[in-house]
Amino acid sequence: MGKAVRPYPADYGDGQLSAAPASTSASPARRVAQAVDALRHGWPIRIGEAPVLLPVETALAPQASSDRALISAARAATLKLANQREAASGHAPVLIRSSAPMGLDEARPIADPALDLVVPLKGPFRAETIACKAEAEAAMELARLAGILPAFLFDPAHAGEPVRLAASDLAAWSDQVALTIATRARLPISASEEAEVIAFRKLDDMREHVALVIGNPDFDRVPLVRLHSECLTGDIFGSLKCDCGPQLDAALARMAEEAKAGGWGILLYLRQEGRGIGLINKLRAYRLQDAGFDTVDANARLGLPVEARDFPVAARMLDLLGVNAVRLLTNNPAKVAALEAAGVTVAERVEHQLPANAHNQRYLATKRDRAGHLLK
Ligand SMILES: Nc1nc2c(ncn2[C@@H]2O[C@H](COP(=O)(O)OP(=O)(O)OP(=O)(O)O)[C@@H](O)[C@H]2O)c(=O)[nH]1
Ligand SMILES: [Zn+2]
Repeated sequence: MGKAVRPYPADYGDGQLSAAPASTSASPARRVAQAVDALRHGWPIRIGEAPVLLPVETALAPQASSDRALISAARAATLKLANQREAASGHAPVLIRSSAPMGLDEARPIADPALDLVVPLKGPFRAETIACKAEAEAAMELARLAGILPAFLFDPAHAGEPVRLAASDLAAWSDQVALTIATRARLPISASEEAEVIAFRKLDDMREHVALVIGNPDFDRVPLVRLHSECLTGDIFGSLKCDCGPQLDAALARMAEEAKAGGWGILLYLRQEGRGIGLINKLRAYRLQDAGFDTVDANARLGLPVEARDFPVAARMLDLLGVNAVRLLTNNPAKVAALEAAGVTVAERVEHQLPANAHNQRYLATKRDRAGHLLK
């Protein structure tokens, strides 16, 4: 299996951002890590030479105000802003201008659909052309990575000192080459006593992905593999709203059977809750589902992608485990395609459908009808 290699050069942290003050010089990946951290804390960011952006959900800046906000096309559409047809998707950025300066308290109902009923009247606003499109798109992606609502006060007064980065830094941060095996240990589990847990780490990303290897690795046999995306509600609490918990248990049970028959299995536990929008935004989506939206529309209405998972990270984990071909347990053809695009041979798709219940029937039907999952 792959060995851990330190991916960073000795001068890690010394990369230059043109025109940035010396105190903010850092490698691109480190700048993204700092920006995600800033948004989570409610601090402003500045991407390239674009104006400062203050995250509406988390900022604690009572004096901050601006007459402009950067929001998602989906939120702009709910504000009845006309020329949003040009926006390719609900999470594309839209710059809106109000007739009067807004503080954070006024901006929050614009950002959060949960406040739509409490504060029905907002505006008037008009949409403006965004001069810094790449930077605005990077800001929406950073908000998703930080797990916050994608909305910013644009160029606000009294925002404080921003964390600086470049839009192009995101590509370096997403590069999975920097992922390494941090440690591994034997872990007997109820499904199989022959299990080993392997933890992965990337310095600029706090999410620690994990692999469970069940049975004895035999590199002459293609392992049964499951890419399981974190679902706190389903995995831990036994939520009936999705099929994650039963799928996790069934995957481990099938791998244990394989192991008994001389084969082996690998479960990748990927820390991409809510298909990559984070726990809090997933729970916001659940609130919208209670109001009648399905799983696809609820994400879209929040201005977040319906699917934002990082499958190259799974390919990199398999690579570090010395595996380049898998028998993949999934009903999701997009997962097969994403893994193959990342260089892994999917020798077989093994169906992984579990019985529905009264609470997840609609969710599963939506996955089948709108997300192309192969479900009966
Ligand atoms: N945003 C959002 N995420 C959800 C919802 N329900 C489950 N999830 C997340 O979806 C992920 C599981 O993905 P699914 O789409 O159910 O299944 P899949 O892994 O793509 O497909 P299979 O391999 O066939 O199971 C987990 O990260 C869950 O947290 C929801 O209603 N909204
Ligand atoms: Zn789930």
